[in-house]
Amino acid sequence: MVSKGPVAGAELVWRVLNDQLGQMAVFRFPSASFDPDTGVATLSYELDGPAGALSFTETVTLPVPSSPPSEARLAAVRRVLSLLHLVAGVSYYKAAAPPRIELPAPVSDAVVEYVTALYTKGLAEYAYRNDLPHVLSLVPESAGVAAPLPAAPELTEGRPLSAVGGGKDSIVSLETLRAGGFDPVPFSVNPNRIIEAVNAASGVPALAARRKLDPRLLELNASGALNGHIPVTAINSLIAVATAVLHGLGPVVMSNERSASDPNLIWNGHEVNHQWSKGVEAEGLLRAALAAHAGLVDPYFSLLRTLSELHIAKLFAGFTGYDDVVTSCNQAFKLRDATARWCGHCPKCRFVFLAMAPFMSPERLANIFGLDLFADPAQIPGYLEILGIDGHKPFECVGEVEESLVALGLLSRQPAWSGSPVVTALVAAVPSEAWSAASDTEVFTPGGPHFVPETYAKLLP
Ligand SMILES: CC(=O)N[C@H]1[C@@H](OP(=O)(O)OP(=O)(O)OC[C@H]2O[C@@H](n3ccc(=O)[nH]c3=O)[C@H](O)[C@@H]2O)O[C@H](CO)[C@@H](O)[C@@H]1O[C@H](C)C(=O)N[C@@H](C)C(=O)N[C@@H](CCC(=O)O)C(=O)O
Ligand SMILES: Nc1ncnc2c1ncn2[C@@H]1O[C@H](COP(=O)(O)OP(=O)(O)OP(=O)(O)O)[C@@H](O)[C@H]1O
Repeated sequence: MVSKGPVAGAELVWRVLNDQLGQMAVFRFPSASFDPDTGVATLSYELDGPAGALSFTETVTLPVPSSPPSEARLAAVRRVLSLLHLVAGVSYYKAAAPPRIELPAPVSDAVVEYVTALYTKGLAEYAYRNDLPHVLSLVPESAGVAAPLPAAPELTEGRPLSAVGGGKDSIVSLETLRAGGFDPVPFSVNPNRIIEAVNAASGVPALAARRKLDPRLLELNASGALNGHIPVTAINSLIAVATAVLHGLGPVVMSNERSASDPNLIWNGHEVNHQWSKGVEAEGLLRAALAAHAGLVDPYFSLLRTLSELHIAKLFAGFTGYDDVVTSCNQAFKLRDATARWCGHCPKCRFVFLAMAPFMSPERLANIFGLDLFADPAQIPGYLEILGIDGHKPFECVGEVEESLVALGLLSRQPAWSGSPVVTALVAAVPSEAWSAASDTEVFTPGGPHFVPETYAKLLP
């Protein structure tokens, strides 16, 4: 009989080694609670199967507002957190990938649609890398259909909450909101020293929430359980929305660019997009779920949705106060063994360096990165991938091939950059027909579907 209580490391290893996780049949959401006095939301999960269950508990601590929320506002916060409960389950589901997911309570069609997309499209990279095709077709079992709530526009009418990830995108949003007189409140989940440095550079007092994963998950990882990429932006987004509603703030403003909606590849007939929960489809489904489940009106949108990564990099170059702190490298955001800032040898570092270079001097960019990637021929193979010449688009938050080609074209015409070893080699490697497919106009013209409200849309070029 498998214990459900605290499990010693050795027994856990035994379980995994005996493939108990491989026998898991269903993933459940036993309970969720929120204590407004402490701000602590407690979210529980369960993997269950013939060889016994494994339970997990995650805690999310929201910043407590100086004055208590109204009953209506607190009820809305609880509704948002019940949606977060479903969404944050991806971290624990992925340890075993059982064929069934049982939702805990009746929810609206919009919530079922969002959660289904999150566990299939949001986990597509995880499924691809672990060869788990059944994940692409998961159908969460609803416990009945709930009617959508009436709209409550008053719940999202305050100052915008600007999500800060420490990278160039969210800095552009924060500064654009400030310049437009929107008086944004910066917000981060588990802010590390990079995010704290960005907030310090902005000079704007920020709000923060804390997430604590169940340590049992890390033990399972260490013992060889299934693991992989998750749609973490969905989790951060819902924590941000809950914080905004709790504090009487306005919409959550994200900084997800146009290319976040584009897939990396097709597998088993399904799109695999590393950034699915940053894409416009995910944004629309989440907005619809928040409207139906909590009555929220325009609670969440990406201000930069119509812009390319290259356009955002060009806008970032106009803000010089963040050079010593901006960091987009994911290696810097690990819970353990994080790098100080830019690792300098991952697809995101390579792409961001390429995207910023056309709008900065080599000296300024080398100061931001701490090194000149274009002086190192070892970077060439990685750049050939980003330029679409080798392999598929990396599983990282990088722009489209067209954007990279346009950036390289700009550099080839700039004396400050054109003579660098990497730029010279890359220009020579790009097939002549590829250049014609790269349109500067297209890359620098805002476009595509978005959810930016009229009052905010005037902020952008
Ligand atoms: C920072 C990072 O890239 N982490 C990914 C990495 O995790 P690793 O094991 O190297 O270290 P930790 O990040 O410390 O995580 C330890 C384990 O904890 C689990 N976990 C962590 C956070 C969470 O929210 N849920 C979790 O289950 C996980 O099992 C970790 O192993 O590799 C992992 C395995 O592939 C990834 O799961 C970690 O991804 C993090 C959740 C993360 O923060 N990733 C972002 C950098 C990320 O992927 N950003 C995307 C956004 C995509 C989206 O649609 O939201 C992007 O930059 O485009
Ligand atoms: N820890 C976090 N807390 C709250 N929001 C976050 C956090 N990390 C990222 N985000 C937000 O999630 C979205 C995607 O994150 P991402 O890392 O791609 O953006 P970024 O760090 O702002 O910029 P860059 O793309 O240059 O890294 C952005 O809107 C970002 O603001």
